[in-house]
Amino acid sequence: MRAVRIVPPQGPLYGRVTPPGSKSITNRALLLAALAKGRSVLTGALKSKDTILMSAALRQMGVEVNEPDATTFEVIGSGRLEAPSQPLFLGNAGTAVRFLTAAAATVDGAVIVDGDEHMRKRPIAPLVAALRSLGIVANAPTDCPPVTIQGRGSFGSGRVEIDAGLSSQYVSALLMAAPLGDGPIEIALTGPDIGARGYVNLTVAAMKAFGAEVDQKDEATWFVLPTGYHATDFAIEPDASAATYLWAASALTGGDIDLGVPMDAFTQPDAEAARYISMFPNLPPVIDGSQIQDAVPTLAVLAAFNNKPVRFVGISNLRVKECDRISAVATELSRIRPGLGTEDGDDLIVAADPALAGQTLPADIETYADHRIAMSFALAGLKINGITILDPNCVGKTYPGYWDALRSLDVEVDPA
Ligand SMILES: O=C(O)C1=C[C@@H](OP(=O)(O)O)[C@@H](O)[C@H](O)C1
Ligand SMILES: C=C(OP(=O)(O)O)C(=O)O
Repeated sequence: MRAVRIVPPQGPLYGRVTPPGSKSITNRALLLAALAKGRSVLTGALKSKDTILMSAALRQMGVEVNEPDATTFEVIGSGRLEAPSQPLFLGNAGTAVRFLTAAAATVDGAVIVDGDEHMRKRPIAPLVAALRSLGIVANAPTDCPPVTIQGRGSFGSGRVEIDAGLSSQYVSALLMAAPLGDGPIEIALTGPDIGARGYVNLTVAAMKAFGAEVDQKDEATWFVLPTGYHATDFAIEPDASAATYLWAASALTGGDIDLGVPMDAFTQPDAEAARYISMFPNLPPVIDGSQIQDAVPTLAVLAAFNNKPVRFVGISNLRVKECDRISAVATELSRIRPGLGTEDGDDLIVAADPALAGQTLPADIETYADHRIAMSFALAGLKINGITILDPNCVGKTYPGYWDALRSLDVEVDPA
């Protein structure tokens, strides 16, 4: 698809749009089902670039993954992954790369985990160091993918320390591989930070659903028994990060989009962003984005129309997502109106301007191949005339139906 231009709707947006299945939960469930022995049926699943790459990688490792319909995966595992004959190519899917890097250690043989040019800039050294401390041979010469792991058929045992300051996905990756150890494994955080802790809770919940025994001993330590996984049928909830665009579209237009799921039904961390969105146009002067990281671009675009400026703090991790999101959001906001977004160290400051609404301010928004930049800046197009999103196809990473969802709400999304 060529660039798209968003035409601001005349009035509030109403209608029903259910977001697709959660990316985070789908990629966890795919891996856990693949590591289990037997048949698991995953319903409500996301079918998007990130989950298709994950399922393709699992097929490369001998797992049978069938797709009976648009939202279901049937996974038949043997309790083990096999060594793939080719490198695993995982695009820019952080979950798939990190989760499979640890899971590769349970394979009997060599695995190369690789991604696209963006993924090749996303750090993985702390996870590689943790694997090595378990005695696993693993190398990432650039500290980013590609990673070569010499699997030895078991995840090992004992204590493993992990610095999760850059990504909570490192902890989730170690946790999910740990039941395939040959003894109990203790996973301990070094350093104070872990990014969005809610994702680790999501991991533990999914592991338990597949029969793992995991105990969180304290804020920084998890203990996992070598139980392996049981196949199970597993229902995946809609994606909370995707929901933020719809909640924000309701708030910005004064409408009421029915997501078919109550806000408090989500277990994913980004659902917490709903609390802020409901405060619009009186967002607080400081928002700590550390626990709602993927919702920060949504909230930042919303903040552009707020009554008062907003400073986003706790978001340094956003520099190592699909792109440097602090810089991308500041740059693209300022393309709409100079000075609308600025960086202050690792904080993002949005200089709110409610008078932006209704103006014509032509801006061709660069997406940096980042789905969240495309989806959040489309929201600006609901209020400002002249917003064009270049590279609209990048939404396919997690929400291929995004443009159609907006159209279903009677938003004009036209070829630019
Ligand atoms: O575990 C997960 O499913 C995710 C964790 C977060 O990443 P980090 O842990 O790298 O912050 C989040 O940004 C990503 O979209 C999904
Ligand atoms: C950061 C994201 O994805 P991942 O880390 O899974 O690539 C995201 O979806 O916003």
